[in-house]
Amino acid sequence: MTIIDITRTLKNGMPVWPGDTPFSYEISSSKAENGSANVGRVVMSTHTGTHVDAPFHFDEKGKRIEELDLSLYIGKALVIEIVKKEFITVADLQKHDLQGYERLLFKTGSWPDPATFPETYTCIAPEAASYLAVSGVRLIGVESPSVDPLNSKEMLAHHALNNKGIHILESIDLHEAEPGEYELIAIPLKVEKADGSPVRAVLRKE
Ligand SMILES: Nc1ccccc1C(=O)C[C@H](N)C(=O)O
Ligand SMILES: [Zn+2]
Ligand SMILES: [Zn+2]
Repeated sequence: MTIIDITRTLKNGMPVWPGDTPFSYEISSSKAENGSANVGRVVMSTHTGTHVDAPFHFDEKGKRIEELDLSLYIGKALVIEIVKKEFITVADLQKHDLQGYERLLFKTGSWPDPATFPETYTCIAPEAASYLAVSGVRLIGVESPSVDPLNSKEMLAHHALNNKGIHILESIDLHEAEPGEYELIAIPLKVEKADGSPVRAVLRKE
């Protein structure tokens, strides 16, 4: 059994969405000081590193993170490669056999340098949402920091996907994963009412 870690490393100084909370991990009380244990403190945005969006992120009435069905985040997944695209369209999807896959991960190579936030990245065309839904997809995962462009206020792909019941996993790192079938495990933290959550995302292969 091989495990491929598709999670970005959370570390001080890592790139975050422009203007968002910087990531910080520090020891808030050390064993040297308190005589018993090192205790850390993490300060971060819910959208830093590899994370899932709750629909509440972009929809005031949307589901919160602890309300999401965990079965979305555990199970058979297909990795497909689509490179050098501004938007992934229906035509791109039609080149692949998606039948039988509730989870679909896009290997786009669109965030190659983990140390810098990408200026451009591959997004999902809003029109692709219905095609994905008809194919039976319930979760998509992208290497990009978002399924919509950086400057998007309307977040059209987020809404189109949500309207079709498709959930979103962002900022995965598939550089070690060849296209093909895997088991995905990427479970959000149980944070009450949250709009998103970091996950530890892995692919398992027999
Ligand atoms: N931090 C933000 C601040 C303002 C607007 C968007 C973000 C995002 O993080 C976008 C995100 N990763 C997304 O789910 O598309
Ligand atoms: Zn997000
Ligand atoms: Zn998002």
